Amino acid sequence: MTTPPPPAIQLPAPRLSAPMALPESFTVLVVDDQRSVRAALKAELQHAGLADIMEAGTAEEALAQFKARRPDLVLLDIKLPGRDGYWAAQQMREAEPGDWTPIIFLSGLDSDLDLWRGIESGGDDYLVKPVKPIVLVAKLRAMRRLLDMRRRLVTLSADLHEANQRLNEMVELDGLTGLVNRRGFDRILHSEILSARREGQPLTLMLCDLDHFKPYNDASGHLQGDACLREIGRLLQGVCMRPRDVAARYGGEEFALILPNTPRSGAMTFARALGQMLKTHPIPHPASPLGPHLTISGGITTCVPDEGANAESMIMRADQALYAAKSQGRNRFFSFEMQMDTIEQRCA
Ligand SMILES: Nc1nc2c(ncn2[C@@H]2O[C@H](COP(=O)(O)OP(=O)(O)OP(=O)(O)O)[C@@H](O)[C@H]2O)c(=O)[nH]1
Repeated sequence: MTTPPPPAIQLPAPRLSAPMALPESFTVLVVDDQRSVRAALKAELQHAGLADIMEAGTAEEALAQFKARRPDLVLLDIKLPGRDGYWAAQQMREAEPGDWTPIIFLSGLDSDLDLWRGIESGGDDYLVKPVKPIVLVAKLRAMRRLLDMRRRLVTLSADLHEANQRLNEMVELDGLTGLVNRRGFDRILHSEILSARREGQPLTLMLCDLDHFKPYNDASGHLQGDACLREIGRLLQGVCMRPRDVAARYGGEEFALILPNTPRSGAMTFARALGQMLKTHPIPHPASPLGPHLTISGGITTCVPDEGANAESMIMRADQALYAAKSQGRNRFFSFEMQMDTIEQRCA
């Protein structure tokens, strides 16, 4: 003769006063193979103010409902036909990585080992049937409080993450031109060298320097000099067509372009485009010995980075090419690798 399962709720059930009520929007999944037990639990939960109560009679059904509707809390029996409650709790935990739904076991099994297994399988509390309604609702309220606290923490940490990202972006932007600053340039160049090495793709670095900018400042004033730097920043940003191309303000009147997947020929095309850009958007230079408009000199280096390549070596090569462009008359781009092949972009 099998013993009948204990009732879910201890009778007579003391009714709860209003302050113990749970919010209507709180959804509970009740899992028990006995329809009468589910009905008794449902009645108590409804009396405590809950409107949305889901039910399941097997572990599989419980898991399917859990995945489909994600209740706020699960009341879970252990002895179920087929898979048991321990299995259901484990599966529910696996179904919500990084998230947490309180699971309370509600079982007729009352040994310490059963409780231990319940907690080990992912349960948060363990109540032995028959349970007093007041205890059941108090436990639900405690879990609800924890759940609210956790949700607030999750929201707070998402807000913090977003604020941090914004801060990081701001820290890497140049205040005058809005381009990436030196700090951002260093980080991006380092990461693009690693990508280019991994992908076996050519990476081009271009250092650009405005010609005779000191006389420009002296003749037009520092504020006009700032406006000129902003305009150059805007034009450089404009020639960076591909999403991974980066224009940065490297320092004072020096700019840098990081051009991933760009071979030497592409780098030269880019240099020509820069020269063209300054012809179609000429910036008057009142004191340049080279002509009536502002000109730029540039040093280019292109390589498929090997193990020995790093940011310093690339900057050094681009800088060396820039120095050569400057010393051989300015208003031109030199490629370090092409051994002083020049692209002249003289103003007519
Ligand atoms: N307006 C303004 N000027 C700046 C800024 N940063 C650097 N400069 C100026 O840029 C000028 C750079 O001068 P130099 O390094 O002598 O070079 P240059 O006159 O351009 O001559 P070359 O580079 O040899 O062609 C200096 O006068 C700096 O004051 C800035 O943020 N705003």
